[in-house]
Amino acid sequence: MSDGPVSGAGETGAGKFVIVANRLPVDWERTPDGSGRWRRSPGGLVTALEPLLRERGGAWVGWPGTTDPRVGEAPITFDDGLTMQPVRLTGQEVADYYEGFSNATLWPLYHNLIVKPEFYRQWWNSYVEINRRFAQVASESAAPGATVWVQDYQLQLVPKMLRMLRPDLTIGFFLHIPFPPVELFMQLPWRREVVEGLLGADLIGFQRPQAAQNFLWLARELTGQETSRNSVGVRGRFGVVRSGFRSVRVGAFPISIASAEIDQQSKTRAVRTRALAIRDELGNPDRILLGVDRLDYTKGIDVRLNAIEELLEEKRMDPERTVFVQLATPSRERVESYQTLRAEIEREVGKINGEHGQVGRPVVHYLHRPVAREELLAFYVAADAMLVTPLADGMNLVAKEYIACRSDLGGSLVLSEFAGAAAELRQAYLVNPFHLDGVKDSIVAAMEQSSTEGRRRMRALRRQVLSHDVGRWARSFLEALAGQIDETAPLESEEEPA
Ligand SMILES: O=P(O)(O)OC[C@H]1O[C@H](O[C@H]2O[C@H](CO)[C@@H](O)[C@H](O)[C@H]2O)[C@H](O)[C@@H](O)[C@@H]1O
Ligand SMILES: Nc1ccn([C@@H]2O[C@H](COP(=O)(O)OP(=O)(O)O)[C@@H](O)[C@H]2O)c(=O)n1
Repeated sequence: MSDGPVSGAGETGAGKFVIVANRLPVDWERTPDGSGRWRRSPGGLVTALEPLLRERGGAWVGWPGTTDPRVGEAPITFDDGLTMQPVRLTGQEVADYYEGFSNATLWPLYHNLIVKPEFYRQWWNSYVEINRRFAQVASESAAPGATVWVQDYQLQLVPKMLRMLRPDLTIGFFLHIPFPPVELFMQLPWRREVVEGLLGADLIGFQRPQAAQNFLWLARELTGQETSRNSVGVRGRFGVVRSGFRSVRVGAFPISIASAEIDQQSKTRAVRTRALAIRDELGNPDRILLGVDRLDYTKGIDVRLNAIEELLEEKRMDPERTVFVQLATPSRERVESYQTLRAEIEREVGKINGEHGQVGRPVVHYLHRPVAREELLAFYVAADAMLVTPLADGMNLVAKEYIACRSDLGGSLVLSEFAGAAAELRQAYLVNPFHLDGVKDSIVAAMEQSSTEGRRRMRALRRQVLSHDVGRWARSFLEALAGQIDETAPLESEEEPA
């Protein structure tokens, strides 16, 4: 537990606005003298929330992503005044709470059982314990009457635990991943505890309205509370659950990226020059196809590899003129299903190159490592078609980043209907990743589109992405949380009889 000030309203930390997330947006960087220091890791969420955190004198509570014993519990303060409050986890806790319950139980359960979720009491107990620790640290970091915004599936019990510690707080919760259909969620042995945990919040946000609907049904069935039954809208028409004397609102707030910033960065000389160099290094092919993902079984990397393999076999794709680059960031590498996936992907890459590549000219270029931000943007600028084919995905920011980088109106986006982003990016080539022939046809269409058609689509996509950035996402959630948007549906019993 933290050595910080004792909890209890009035004696607590100074933050009027506190973010609580599994990870702190920092990386531990080794320094030449053998010690280390913190470096801020860039990312849409931190970009959007930084100004608010500074303005309101806030803190970010999270796990620093390392079990290095030299990393203590003291707050990390950056020059610009941003404070990060680390929550320490031991190796065993990482195994049980993060790799176990979060990423081998909840992650597959919430992503439609692409792999089988595993249910272990020990993992659940650890999840409860770590959620309690996060709630405790958050309560110590929040000023009286503060707003606390809890992020994502790793911390679903925190809203209730925090409310019990600090009834004076306004608490929001946002789920970044899909919320499953009710018949899948009902498999969870601890389903009621999770729903009750979330109901500790004043506002629960999801990426899509359907997820909010699923939650309302579950709240009704599992806790017996009254709920609204009207359909939930986007950034409005909220649902409501009566939880004791409180009303909990439920809404859809699709997340986005720092669009203008990425647009600007992608126009710099450095990025443009690097994009040309990438094309050159790839042998100046006619078509560069690109995939960018964490190496995760939800992302459908296998789908696009299978599609490319069949297109090559059917001679609908010319291996002399086309390359596919897959940038795959290592992710959750100690979880077995991720190890299995990696072996499968790497076998498939080898098979395609073995059968269709030439010496010095592979068809698939596969990198399994993190890629620097500027380099990533250069890949987006260079790619003629971006392949985003998840089987299930809360949003998929990669699709939006690609669009933000295409101020030249070039390029094309093949996008799975099962990414949250598909609800907004209607001018992409939308595909069902379970229908391989459809994916293949769309890849061909995206590669062969006329420049007029491509420009028409990209212009519309950019209008959407540039006008709906992550700042707007954060503002719309926080305004709703503060009660500034009051569009709550009536409870069932309050509705006019038909
Ligand atoms: O922290 P990790 O275990 O390394 O995982 C990285 C993050 O993955 C998930 O991202 C989700 O959030 C994105 C932004 O809302 C969304 O676009 C995407 O579809 C989701 O998969 C996860 O939800 C985060 O908590 C992880 O930090
Ligand atoms: N090789 C890679 C792959 C992804 N990323 C970033 O990781 C983020 C992935 O977000 P996402 O919403 O598409 O998917 P998740 O990984 O959050 O599930 C994007 O901001 C990418 O730019 C990266 O920096 N390097």
